[in-house]
Parts: sequence; structure tokens; C-alpha cells
Amino acid sequence: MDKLVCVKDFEEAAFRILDNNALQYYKSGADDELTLSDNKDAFKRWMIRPRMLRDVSKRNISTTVLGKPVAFPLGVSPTAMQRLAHPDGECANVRAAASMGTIYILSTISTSSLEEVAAAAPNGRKWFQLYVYKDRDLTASLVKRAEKCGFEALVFTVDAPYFGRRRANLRDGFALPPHLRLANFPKGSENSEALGKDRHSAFAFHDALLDQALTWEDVHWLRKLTKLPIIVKGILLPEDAETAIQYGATGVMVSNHGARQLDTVAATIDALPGIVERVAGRCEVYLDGGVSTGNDVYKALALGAKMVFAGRALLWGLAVGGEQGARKILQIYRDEFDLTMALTGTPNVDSLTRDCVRKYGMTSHL
Ligand SMILES: Cc1cc2nc3c(=O)[nH]c(=O)nc-3n(C[C@H](O)[C@H](O)[C@H](O)COP(=O)(O)O)c2cc1C
Ligand SMILES: CCCCCCC(=O)C(=O)O
Repeated sequence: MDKLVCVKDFEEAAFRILDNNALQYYKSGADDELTLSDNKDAFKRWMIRPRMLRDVSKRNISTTVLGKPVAFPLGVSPTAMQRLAHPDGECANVRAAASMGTIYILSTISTSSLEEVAAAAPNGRKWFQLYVYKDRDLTASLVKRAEKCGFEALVFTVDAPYFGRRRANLRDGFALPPHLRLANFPKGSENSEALGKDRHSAFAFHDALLDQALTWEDVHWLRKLTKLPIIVKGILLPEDAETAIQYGATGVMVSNHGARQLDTVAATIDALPGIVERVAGRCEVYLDGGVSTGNDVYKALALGAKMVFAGRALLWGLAVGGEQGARKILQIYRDEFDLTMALTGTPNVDSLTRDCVRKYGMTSHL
């Protein structure tokens, strides 16, 4: 691992290590994967405007999120089935995040249960990503378990009433290996074993459980069910951010689900400024999608994100080196971001403002 010095190095190593079933599931985007590449390319369309001679000998890259501290402003997005990458899966990932002082978001569709993940990092900051099912008793029981286990927020994913068309999975199918299960569901009731038996039905099977009739009223339903903060994940338009606030969301996450749902939607960094403008400080705004370097973290914060998250990068870290690999990924983001702060004359995150970046082509001068 010593020779792997950036997220891209880990990605290339993980591509050599993972079996085809896991790799195609993890890496795929929807349809022609145009948004998948644009999520990354869009960051390159923003330049950084560095300021000189500003005493950067002492820097503070910590911040607060939902009123509590994080050591640096990058956390772990929820990604399903992390034991496909490493036998310790979610437990390794949450330990890595906790040891680095940042937030871990557990997917509903995890291969380690809420209870196992809580026990793996009792003192780490943990949020729970929620899919809302037709079976509301099942959904409510997930929420209650998250509360009991000390998860401090719910991340309500709103961009996946059905799963997108990930072509590699349609061609080759996807199988949850028989030694793994969807650990948050009682054995039998969710019938997770069926996922492994019929290679072509895994996504259709889960689609059938999801509630496609969800509306904004369901944010109210959740609001009544729990006192936990609710972060609405999957927002791409200012008007939806506005509605999320009206319905009681504590935060919004600008996300296109890692470009796995609807192709040709906006790259998240392009969607961010309009949403930040509309929200106007009424709630925290987070972002994920294509965040690959410390420079990307810097740009998203300059454009108004309170914190950013990465999904696949942590899967690459897990695949390469389990907990240690996931930790190294977080260290890379932290160290790159810290250096960007130093080289731009930005001693702390509060000094990051819109002036710190400019979009190429917007003006003839910097
Ligand atoms: C393999 C994989 C599984 C995912 N599973 C979930 C999930 O269970 N719930 C969810 O809300 N988002 C899920 N996502 C989306 C991520 O939370 C996140 O939005 C996305 O990965 C961010 O993009 P990035 O991978 O470029 O960092 C998944 C993404 C990937 C790549
Ligand atoms: C086989 C179950 C489907 C899980 C899908 C999780 C997810 O959100 C994703 O993007 O993949």
C-alpha cells in the first residue's frame, strides 16, 4: 500500500483485486455513464484562486456538522454490500472513519447489521441511510434500531424509487455470494437468500420492496416517527431543496447517487451553487459524487457545502487493505485537503468562500 499515494492509485489496484461481480456492481453508473464521468470532470472546470503571504503555518481543517466536530470535512457515503470488497466490510470502514474523526453513513442494504456496525465503532460518528419500504413496520423498525444503536441522523435517500440501469449488471447479472446476507433484514422476511439464487433478479427483487409511491409527505411521516435529524439525500435542484426544508429536513445532500440512477443529470458540483443560494443558510448542505482529491473537497466547500462525502473511493480502500486501506484513503483526502488549504492561503474552513474558486470561461481574468 505504501506505493499507493492517491485515490486513483487505489482505484487501479482495486480493479485488479476485486472479482468481476463486485467490481461491475461497484464501479457502474447508469446508461451511457455520461454523468459518471462528468461528476469528476466538472470539478476540473473550476479553478482555484490561491492567495499568497497569509501565514499558513498553523492551520485548522476541522469543522462542525450538525453542531458536532469532525476532524476534516470529508466523510463516508453509504454504499451497499461492503463485504463484497473485504470480509470485514462495513465494520472495517466504520472503524477507519471513527479513527480519523469523521462521519460514516451506513447503507440500509449493508452486509453488516446496524448493531454490528455500532459495536465496531461505539464512539464514532455514525449516520444511517434509510430506504423507505412499502412495509412501513419494517421501515419503522429500522429507524428504531438506528436510534437505539446511537446513529445520530437519518439520511433519507429520495432518488431511487427504482434502481437505474447499470448495463454491466444487466448483462452479467449480480449475485450476492451465498456466505453474505443483507444483514439489516430479518432472515426470511426480506428473503435475502433469493438475491444469490437468481442472478438476474437482485435489483428487481429489491425494487419490489421499495415504496415507489413516496412523496414529500413521507418526510413528515419520518419526522413524526423520530427525533433524529433528517438529511434528504439525492437533491439536484434548488426547488427540491426548498421543499425539503419546508417539510422539515435538517439538511440536504446534493447527490446523483454516484451517477447510478438517471444519466445526463447535472454533475453534483455544478448543481451545488444554485442549491446553496436557494437554501441561504437555512440548513446544512452536503455533497457527494466524483470527489476524488483534496482539491475537490476544497472546491465544494468554497461553493458552500458544509461537508462532502465519498462512496466508491472507500470501497477501493477496503478492497486493497480492509480497515487500513479505508483509513489510508481518508488520510489521503485529509492530507491533500490540508495542503490545498496551505497553498491557497486558507488557514481554516471558515475562510473558504466563493471567491476561492472560479469557473473556467466565466471571465477573461482570474
Ligand atoms: C456500489 C454503490 C452502492 C451504493 N449504495 C447506496 C445505498 O445503499 N444507498 C444510497 O443512498 N446510496 C448508495 N450509493 C450512492 C452513494 O451513497 C453516493 O451517493 C455515491 O457513491 C457518491 O459518488 P462517488 O462514488 O463518486 O463518491 C451507492 C453507490 C455505489 C457506488
Ligand atoms: C441488490 C439490492 C440493490 C441495492 C442497491 C443499493 C444502491 O443504492 C445502489 O446504488 O446500488
